[in-house]
Amino acid sequence: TTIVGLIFQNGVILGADTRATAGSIVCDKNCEKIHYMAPNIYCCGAGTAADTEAVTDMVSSQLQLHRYHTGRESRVVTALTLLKSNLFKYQGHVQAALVLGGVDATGPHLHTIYPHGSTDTLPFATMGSGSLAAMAVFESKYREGLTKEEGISLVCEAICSGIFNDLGSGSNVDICVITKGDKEYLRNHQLPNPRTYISSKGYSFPKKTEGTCITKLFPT
Ligand SMILES: C#CCCCC(=O)N[C@@H](Cc1ccccc1)C(=O)N[C@@H](CC(C)C)B(O)O
Repeated sequence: TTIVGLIFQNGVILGADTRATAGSIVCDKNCEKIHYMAPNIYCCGAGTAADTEAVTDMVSSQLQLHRYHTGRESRVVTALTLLKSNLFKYQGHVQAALVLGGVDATGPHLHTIYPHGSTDTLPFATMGSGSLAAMAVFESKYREGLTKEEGISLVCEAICSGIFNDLGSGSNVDICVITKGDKEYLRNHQLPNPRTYISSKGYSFPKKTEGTCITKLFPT
């Protein structure tokens, strides 16, 4: 997995690839790694798929009950505290590595949460097996005050770095743009690895090549 987040002029942008693996097998070529937490908060997950789904679903439900109780918009710090407490309780056995982002009454926020429950607050962040490839892009190109277009472009470049250089990452780019009072979930924003279909006629070889050995077809 390659998952990223950055703070831009008006808020937060999250990004993720869409590959799920089981050893050297790609078990899902287009899975979703950006999870809904609240109308103004989303969370990218890396690690064990079941764990990232379960922990984000549980906290999302807790946030909804809390919104009913308070009548107010959820805060990113509330999601952060609920997530880290849960992960710490299980001493790293719940293998969820998360990039949490959102915009609330106190402004834009971006955090990382590690399986053991430690957290960081950052202007840009990457997680997963492709995080080094993605961080190389951010360390060389991130700056404060990026426009929405510049932010989306940089997130795409960082995710593509993971997609093309990390075998644990691949397929497509999902993006989520969060600003005050608005969010855009761009599912499959980029499709850099389209499946090219063999023509319906099947393979076609040059005439009179039947039985020809490969070296005559493609002389070195
Ligand atoms: C078997 C099986 C299906 C396991 C699916 C599954 O969790 N794959 C994991 C890798 C992994 C982890 C632990 C045990 C096995 C396989 C995976 O692809 N994680 C990606 C993110 C999730 C959300 C898709 B990424 O971090 O690479």
